Amino acid sequence: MRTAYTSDQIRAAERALMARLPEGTLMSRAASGLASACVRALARVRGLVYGSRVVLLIGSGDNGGDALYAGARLAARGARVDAILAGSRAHQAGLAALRAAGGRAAEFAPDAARELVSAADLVMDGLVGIGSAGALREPYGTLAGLVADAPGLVVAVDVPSGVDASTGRVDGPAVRAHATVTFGAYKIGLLVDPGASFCGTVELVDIGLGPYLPDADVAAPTAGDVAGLLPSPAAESDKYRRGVLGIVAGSDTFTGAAVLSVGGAIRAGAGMVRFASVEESVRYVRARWPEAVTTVLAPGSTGVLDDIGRVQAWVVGPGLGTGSHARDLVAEILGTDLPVLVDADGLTHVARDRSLLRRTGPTLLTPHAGELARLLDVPREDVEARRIEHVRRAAHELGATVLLKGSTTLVAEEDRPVRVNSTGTPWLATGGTGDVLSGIAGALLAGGLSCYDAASCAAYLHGLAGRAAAAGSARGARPGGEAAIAALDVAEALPDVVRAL
Ligand SMILES: NC(=O)C1=CN([C@@H]2O[C@H](COP(=O)(O)OP(=O)(O)OC[C@H]3O[C@@H](n4cnc5c(N)ncnc54)[C@H](OP(=O)(O)O)[C@@H]3O)[C@@H](O)[C@H]2O)[C@@H](O)CC1
Ligand SMILES: Nc1ncnc2c1ncn2[C@@H]1O[C@H](COP(=O)(O)OP(=O)(O)O)[C@@H](O)[C@H]1O
Ligand SMILES: [K+]
Repeated sequence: MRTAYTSDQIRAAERALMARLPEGTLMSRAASGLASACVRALARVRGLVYGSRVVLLIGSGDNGGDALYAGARLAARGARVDAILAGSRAHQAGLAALRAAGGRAAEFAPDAARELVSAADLVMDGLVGIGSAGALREPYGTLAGLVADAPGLVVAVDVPSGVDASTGRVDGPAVRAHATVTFGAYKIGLLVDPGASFCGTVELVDIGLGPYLPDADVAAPTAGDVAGLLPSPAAESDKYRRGVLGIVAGSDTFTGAAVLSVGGAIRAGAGMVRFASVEESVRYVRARWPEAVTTVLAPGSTGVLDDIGRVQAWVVGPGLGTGSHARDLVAEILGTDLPVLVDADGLTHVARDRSLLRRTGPTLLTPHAGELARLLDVPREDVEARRIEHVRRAAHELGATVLLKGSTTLVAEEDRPVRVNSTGTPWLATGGTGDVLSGIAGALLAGGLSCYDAASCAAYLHGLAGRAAAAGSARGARPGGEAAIAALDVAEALPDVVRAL
């Protein structure tokens, strides 16, 4: 599990560690790790450090200090290093170290800064780190703008300036980095969008903070975590013991969502899928997934539970419609004490009548930002700007496990760390991939995982399967070697992804 922390939590840990170490030790560890990362990056793009042009953007705090010391190390290896001093002051010892190593420094001036940045092989962003508050002030905002057009590599020091380290919120201009070298521990804002999308690859430099960190409020499962949680059949398994998933989805108008949800469940390893819907949807599901056992519901009828047979968990909602028949079906399923995943139209019914969620069994809700906004009755933009806050609030207010879909997917449950998933790819932004996700998570629920684990594992596998489908291989693609996918491709890619875990 990769754990992540707020700025305050990091600061408290740093204070405790610093009290035991000679002054300057932590900054020296940070700068050394930062310089090594820059050396590796320059070696990759230029072949050598000697003679490369490095520009340091320096703010008034210790974030600038890290960059100045790292710049001094690069200057000592023959790089041509220029620091742009953008703050009201600069870290004096760091500045002296840079000058002593042959680097240069000058106050910010717009034309000179533009010229330096446009000629740099590498730009180091040491404007602000965890000490940042609010939107970037000038001239930092202008510098972030110049960096957007920089032809060279952009390496953010600790956090891309403009990204709120504790939440991932971005209010105004921010530095868009190819790589972020972060110290001591991951900050939450590096894992959660929109902040995460500004980081590029994130490299963690160990400065010895580990023993001083508190329990994390945010964590990102790794491949090993997911592999350890996934149910796998044993010698004495049969289809019932592996977990039977009931899916109530689709309508006369929306038949595709049902096919996709059932596909996700079958490819994710449900022992059996029992599918109930109106005739039109059943016809499409039967044609595409003969493995599913289907039940036709007469228009307007409920009583699914009497007809369909025993299941260990339910998925209800994809393509179900928003009319009264659909509402009755959602109510009937939520009336059981089994684990229930509610998605798509099912969420509309729950948003209209929250009392549906007063139940004894566990509930997993899987909204995207718009659906969560309706569940909480807040503007969608608020959810998108402060995703962690809203997903936590939803879990608390609705008494359910909540999986918030998006470019990073979050899973929240009361009194547990929010789980973050970033395995996905923008290629997943295509109609129907969410329906596949509902089937995957449903299969894992039926297989015995808790809502929290089923949701986190499903998001992880779904993201990887999206990548594999876009790349045409579970081993990934060469840069630029990806292509558009259809939602069902994601389901089809699942077995390869699980094999490669
Ligand atoms: N502590 C440790 O052990 C270690 C810490 N380390 C490093 O220290 C970093 C934290 O350093 P920090 O505390 O000095 O804060 P930091 O982020 O550099 O800047 C804060 C200053 O910026 C300003 N400012 C604030 N908001 C602004 C805005 N919106 N727009 C513009 N300016 C703004 C404001 O100053 P002002 O200009 O207002 O006087 C404020 O004082 C951390 O990220 C890591 O890199 C490592 O060396 C490892 C060991
Ligand atoms: N930019 C993106 N990067 C990664 N994953 C994404 C991105 N956009 C969407 N996704 C994923 O694709 C899926 C879309 O689901 P959803 O919005 O419910 O679509 P639909 O209703 O069409 O099925 C979610 O799992 C979401 O996390
Ligand atoms: K920074």
